[in-house]
Amino acid sequence: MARYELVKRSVALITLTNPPVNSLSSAVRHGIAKTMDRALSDPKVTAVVICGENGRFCGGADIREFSGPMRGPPLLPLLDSIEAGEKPVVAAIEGVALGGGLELALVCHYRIAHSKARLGLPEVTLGLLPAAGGTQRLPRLIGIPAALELITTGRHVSSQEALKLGIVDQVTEQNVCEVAVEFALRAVAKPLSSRRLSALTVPCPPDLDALLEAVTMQIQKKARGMMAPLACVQAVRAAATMPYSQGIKRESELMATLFNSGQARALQYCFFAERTAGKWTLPSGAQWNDTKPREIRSAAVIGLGTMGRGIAVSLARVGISVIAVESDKKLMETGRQMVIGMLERDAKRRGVSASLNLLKFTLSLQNLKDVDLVIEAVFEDMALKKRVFQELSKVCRPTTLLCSNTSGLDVDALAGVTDRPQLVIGMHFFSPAHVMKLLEVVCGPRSSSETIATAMSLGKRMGKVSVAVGNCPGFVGNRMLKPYSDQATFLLEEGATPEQIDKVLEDFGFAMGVFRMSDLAGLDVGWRVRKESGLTGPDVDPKNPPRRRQGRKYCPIPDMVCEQGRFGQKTGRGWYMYDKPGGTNAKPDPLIQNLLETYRSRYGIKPRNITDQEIIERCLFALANEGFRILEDGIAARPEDIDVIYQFGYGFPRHRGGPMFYASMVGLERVLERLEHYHQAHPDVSHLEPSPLLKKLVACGSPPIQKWREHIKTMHSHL
Ligand SMILES: CCCCCC/C=C/CC(=O)SCCNC(=O)CCNC(=O)[C@H](O)C(C)(C)COP(=O)(O)OP(=O)(O)OC[C@H]1O[C@@H](n2cnc3c(N)ncnc32)[C@H](O)[C@@H]1OP(=O)(O)O
Repeated sequence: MARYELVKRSVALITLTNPPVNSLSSAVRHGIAKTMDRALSDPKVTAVVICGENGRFCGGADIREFSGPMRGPPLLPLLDSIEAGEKPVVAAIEGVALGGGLELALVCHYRIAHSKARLGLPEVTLGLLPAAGGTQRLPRLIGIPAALELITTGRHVSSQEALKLGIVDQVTEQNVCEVAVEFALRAVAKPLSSRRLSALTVPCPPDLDALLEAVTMQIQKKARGMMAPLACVQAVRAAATMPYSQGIKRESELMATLFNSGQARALQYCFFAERTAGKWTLPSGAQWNDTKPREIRSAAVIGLGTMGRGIAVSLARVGISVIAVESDKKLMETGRQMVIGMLERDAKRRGVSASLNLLKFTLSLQNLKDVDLVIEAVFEDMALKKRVFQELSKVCRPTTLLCSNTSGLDVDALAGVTDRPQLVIGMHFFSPAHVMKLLEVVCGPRSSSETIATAMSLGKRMGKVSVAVGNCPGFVGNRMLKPYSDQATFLLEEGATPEQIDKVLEDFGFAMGVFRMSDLAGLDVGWRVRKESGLTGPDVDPKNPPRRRQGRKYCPIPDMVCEQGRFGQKTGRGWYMYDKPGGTNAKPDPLIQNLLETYRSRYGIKPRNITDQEIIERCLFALANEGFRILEDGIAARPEDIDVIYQFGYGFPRHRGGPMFYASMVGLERVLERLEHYHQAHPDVSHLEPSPLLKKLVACGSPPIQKWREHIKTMHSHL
């Protein structure tokens, strides 16, 4: 786990060997301790170089070990002993030096980085802080303001930025180990005391309190409810105000609190969930690592509305040539201006030139003959989409993949009108598509494994977190949204207000409460879908009992809001009022209060006081309950996929893990008991009825989330 060689007769070269990222597992720590002892005690050795195998210095502590008992030598004393040694130690940083990896580099007396290396202390993103001296050494090296920024955000820096900040001593484009060995030989006779960071005094800014206060406020705004960034501020404060030995004690105390917190567990779960999500498998046995994706060089996007524009930008900025199609000249010109503007702004932000030459605009599908892939992003109307797919089937060469950006319609029905159902798949982007990181890849029963692999790989190329899901109304994300938002509107009937519900959900950590999110998305979209499915509008039988549709409880309040022309932010009025159409500053609207009061009195509903706990339980347990049904139905392969979808597509707080992880943290037994309780109170609300899988898991003793799959029958897998 750490290889030892003597090079140039007097330099001990220690290579960390723990693929893929040379994480500091107990065996690696043991290896470092052993090889360092050997180097320090061998009189032939005058200097040491530490590097990592396979072009990666070190990705930090082995995160998988955090869930088990601590084994092997603890990192902190090991690192302290390297720094205290009497022979110069040089870190040769290639690839990454992250977390414990950078802390290891910080105890080396010198640091040489390859020009392509990235460095950082990302522990905060895992709900932790750099607890092997990182919060004490980095401020001593680069000063409080810069260290505070890096430690509280977990941002990775390039080696060039690291050089500017003073984190590394030299950046090279050559073989970093060879450069480090030469550097080490030159360092042999030099004194080491000024190179031991723990012995330095911290350059303390005069306005320390004001700085810490400003950073704390920024964190409270941006990372609402998260413990780790605030603990990082406290640890850096300790570096500024205490001697090293006391600062280290404070760092360890803060780490102990974080380490055992649910937030750290959730964030570490998210780290692995995100990496698991790309690993799809089909019941046929085909899977992510044995199916080659097709290469995509050219694509077409049909429809230049908000979604189509974002998709076109996402494709062009990764070098794919795009033909964008609109149905009339005016719409095409508006779309052209918007796409060009978005690409130019994006390129400016990234410091690259905008790839405008990759874009073409047309009014005719006939121009799509030769593209590798088409993404249809027209209005959410099945008849219209079918017409487009029929036409594409005639126009495009037989090998062109046909994808739909539908947010919930039947992908197989679209496949059915083409001559190539195996090449049809859903690519459900989230708005705005060039910003949002989620992509649901919707696999129809006839989508081939090559088609799935190509859509997944294209998503990755566009920088998306892609999750393969099965084909059912709403797929995973929007299917689960229904019970969640239904509960919110039922709570309005019973006495809550939009702002009360939103506040509870935002305090829980959601980026936006359900009503603010609907105002942003536009209320008319859901209204049209409800009209089309006969839930509201002129087609509803007048004899239909009020507040019941299609045999279920129904809340018409969202329809009443739309009937008043209130479609959300774009009309300046929705669940809230805004300063102007397009405004974003949501204020409670007395007209909505009136509407709710009138509604309740019309139906004889006596408003009651609704607690925050009831809001959380009814909205979030209904959400997770639908997630259990989705797992049962084989629409998602594992709970991690659902959680990734909710974090990246719906603003679910990452430090809570996602709806399924949250349910597991609350305790499945408790979730079941509360759902039973609410279902008893609302027997006509079917999504409050506990799902069979939830009951089964509880009956099996509530296994940990990683084991749920063993209890799910894959017989009905839609993947
Ligand atoms: C009381 C305890 C005291 C402890 C004191 C010391 C504390 C130290 C804290 C830490 O060091 S926490 C860890 C900090 N490091 C990180 O957060 C880095 C995490 N990794 C990454 O960001 C990326 O993996 C990467 C290193 C930038 C590489 O990215 P790339 O896209 O190339 O590959 P991935 O697909 O992300 O990863 C490949 C593979 O490796 C697994 N992995 C990566 N890092 C770790 C790690 N630190 N520990 C364990 N496993 C890691 C990753 O899960 C992938 O494997 P999989 O099987 O495909 O999931």
